[in-house]
Amino acid sequence: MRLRNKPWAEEMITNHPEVIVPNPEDFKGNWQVVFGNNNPIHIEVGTGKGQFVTGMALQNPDINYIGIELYDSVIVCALEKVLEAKSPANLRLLKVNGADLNKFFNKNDVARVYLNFSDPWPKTRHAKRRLTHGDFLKLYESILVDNGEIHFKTDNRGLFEFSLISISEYGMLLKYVSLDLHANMPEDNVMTEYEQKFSAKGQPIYRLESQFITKL
Ligand SMILES: C[S@@+](CC[C@H](N)C(=O)[O-])C[C@H]1O[C@@H](n2cnc3c(N)ncnc32)[C@H](O)[C@@H]1O
Repeated sequence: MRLRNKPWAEEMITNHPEVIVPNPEDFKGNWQVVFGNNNPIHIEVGTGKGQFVTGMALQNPDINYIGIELYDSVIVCALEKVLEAKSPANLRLLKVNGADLNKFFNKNDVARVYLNFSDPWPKTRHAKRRLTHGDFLKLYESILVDNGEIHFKTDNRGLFEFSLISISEYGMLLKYVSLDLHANMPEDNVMTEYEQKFSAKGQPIYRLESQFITKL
């Protein structure tokens, strides 16, 4: 993601607390207060410019979505998208680091984690930064419901191979794997910005769904 300095971003973020939750730690274990219902919560870590999470919220009004993005200059683009979509009631954004998820969510707060076109961190010494590294899987498990799921899409073959091994070593169940999602596009697939860009270049899109297995 190319980052442009946007000095106005911080002000725009603070001006929209109805979309970008200002103190997310206040709602740990209590997100139903934010959404006004008990519907399941699906989060996307590394939301980028927000096309996926906004599209999903419009497509599935009975699910609550939270898009999580680290950078001001990127999350403002997601904010603009959410405002264009007339701020769906089932959608919020958090400007936080995905590595801190357990500051904002308790066990059982989240039903599904989406990871879309996560930064690949190709150098071996940076493997721990990959959002499908075992340390991150442990973090997701600590906020997910029992048998919660991770859905992952990427154009990066190396990251996909790493993720398959990481998920398998963690003892998760693989429920779905595609090495070319667009060859047989599911009707309900919502494209991300990166997915549009890479598929337009003819690159295959890899996708998997995996599930934590309750340890007895
Ligand atoms: C390659 S972009 C993909 C964006 C979007 N998901 C898509 O598919 O178009 C990865 C995004 O993840 C964000 N990101 C990376 N690490 C993150 C972290 N630890 N917490 C939150 N966001 C993160 C980056 O800032 C960037 O916007």
